[in-house]
Amino acid sequence: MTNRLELLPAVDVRDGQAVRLVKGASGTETSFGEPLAAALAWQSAGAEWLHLVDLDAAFGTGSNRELLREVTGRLDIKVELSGGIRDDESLAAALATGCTRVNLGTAALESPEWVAKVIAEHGDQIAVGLDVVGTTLRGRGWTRDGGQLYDVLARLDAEGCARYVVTDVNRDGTLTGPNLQLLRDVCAATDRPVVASGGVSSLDDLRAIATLVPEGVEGSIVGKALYEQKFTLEEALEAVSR
Ligand SMILES: O=C(O)c1ccccc1NCC(=O)[C@H](O)[C@H](O)COP(=O)(O)O
Repeated sequence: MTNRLELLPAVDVRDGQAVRLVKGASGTETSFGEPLAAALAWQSAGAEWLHLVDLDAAFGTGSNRELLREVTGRLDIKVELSGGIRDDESLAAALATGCTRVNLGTAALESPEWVAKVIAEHGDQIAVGLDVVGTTLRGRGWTRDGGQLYDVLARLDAEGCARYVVTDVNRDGTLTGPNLQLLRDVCAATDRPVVASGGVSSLDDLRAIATLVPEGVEGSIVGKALYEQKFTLEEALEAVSR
C-alpha cells in the first residue's frame, strides 16, 4: 500500500456515452460525451488509474463491452473495470481487455461460490464493490438488497479478497461529500485496502479521505466533481500528494 491516496477518475458508460447518475439510479443520467475523450483527458492530466464502468451491463440494459475494450486498449494507465461482471464469460472478456483489475458487485452477493473461485484464481486482479445503504448491501445495479455489509465482508476476507471498493449509494453522484465514518468502519473491520467511491465534491473531501490512508484507504474514485469542474484532476493530484 502506498502512503499517498491514489485517485481513480471515473468514466461511467451508458449507451455509448460517458454519464453520471444520481445515487446510482437508472434514468438519472447526465451525459458528458465520448468515453474515450474523457479517459484520454484524465490520462493527459496525470491520472495513474481509470475507473471504467459499463452501466448497461450493470443494469442489464445492454452492453458497452467493445467500447470499453477499445478505451482500455488506448490507455497506458491502469484500468479498474466494473459493471456486469458476473460469470466466467464476462470475467474473461473483462480481463482480456488488459485491465489491471476488475470490480465485482452483484456477483459477490448472488454467486458467492463463483466469487470465491475467481478470487482464488485471479487474486489481486479481483476487487469487490461493497455498495451500501446504511449497512445493507445493494446489488444488480443497486436496485436490490443483498445482505449485511459486515457479514459479507467477513466472508470475502476469509476467501482472500484482495481489496474492496466501498460506495455509500446515497452519496454517489450527489456531490455531498464522502461517508468518512463508513470508510473508517470498513477499514476497522478488514485488513484489506479500501477504495472510496461516491460523493466527492471538493479538494477538502479528497484531503479528508487522504487522512484515512493510515487506516487502510488506498484510493478514491472521483466522478461528478471532475465532470462539473469543481476542481481539475491536476489540482486533485496535487491536493493528495502530501
Ligand atoms: O461501479 C459499478 O459497477 C456501478 C454499477 C451501477 C451503478 C453505478 C456504478 N458505479 C458508479 C461509480 O463507480 C461512480 O463513478 C463513482 O462512485 C463516482 O461517484 P461520484 O464521484 O459521486 O460521481
